[in-house]
Amino acid sequence: MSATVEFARMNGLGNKILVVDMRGRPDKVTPAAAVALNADPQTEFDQIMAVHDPKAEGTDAFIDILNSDGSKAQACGNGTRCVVQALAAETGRKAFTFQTVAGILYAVEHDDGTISVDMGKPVFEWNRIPLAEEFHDTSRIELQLGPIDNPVLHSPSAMSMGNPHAIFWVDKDVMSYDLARFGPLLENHPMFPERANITLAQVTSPTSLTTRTWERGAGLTLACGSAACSAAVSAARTGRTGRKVTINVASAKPSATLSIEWRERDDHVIMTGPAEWEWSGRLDPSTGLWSRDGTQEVEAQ
Ligand SMILES: N[C@@H](CCC[C@H](N)C(=O)O)C(=O)O
Repeated sequence: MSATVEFARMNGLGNKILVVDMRGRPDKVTPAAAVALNADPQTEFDQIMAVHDPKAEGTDAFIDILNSDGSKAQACGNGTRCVVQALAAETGRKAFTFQTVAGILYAVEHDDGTISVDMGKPVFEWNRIPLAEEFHDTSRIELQLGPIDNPVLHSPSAMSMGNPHAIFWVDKDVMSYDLARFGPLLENHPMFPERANITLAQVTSPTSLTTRTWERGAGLTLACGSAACSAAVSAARTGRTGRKVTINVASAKPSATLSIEWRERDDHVIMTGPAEWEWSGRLDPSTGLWSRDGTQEVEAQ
């Protein structure tokens, strides 16, 4: 078995993704390799999407998702679109079925190059998000940041989109908040026993939202697909918007949008947006040593 595998450096709205081809081999991308790859400015990433041979009948691949701190994630919307684009380019196919630890995902590449992923059903039960405290209604939980009589942020909507999310509703520009400072406090708040992805969301019309996310295990990112889905669902659930919205991901460069529909007929959340290939190379999934296609050198870490 070769020590190295192919990988592609890609992005979904600026969310930095490494798609690693682990098909045909039993090993995994190790947390140590993830941390080493993220330490190098050329390969730093938000998520690794490790594409493995399928484990379940009727699926095309099993996807293992790692955050840049080496921890595992159960869902990654932007990364899933990147995997679709990579496999569509390789096979000429348009539709794929993937398995992750959170379940089965269906995805399709459209003729205009955008990709839709069926992210499954949202989960609202407090112990399945999970939260540390029982809440009958998780659309507005008791949690606040700042002075008790004048909190900076309060009463987020909590849910799971396969992974845990807290959505804080704000009236001001989401970029005006110091998310880099309080993101870590909220991600690791005792309310979230498995930590959480923290999103600021501003409703800009009955059909649009602007979001900015501090990701569990990855920090401030330019975009987060599962957070966009969670913001859309939470906005509809709390009567702020309808079930079909455009998400303007404030920090994405250039500013770009995702379309999210929380389908009435089956409760599934459908996310549609772009994916972009940047460059390809090879890496060692146990150490993170890597080389870029067209060069012979293995980069030192
Ligand atoms: N960027 C992703 C979400 C990544 C997973 C997250 N950090 C977690 O640990 O749950 C997306 O596009 O959904």
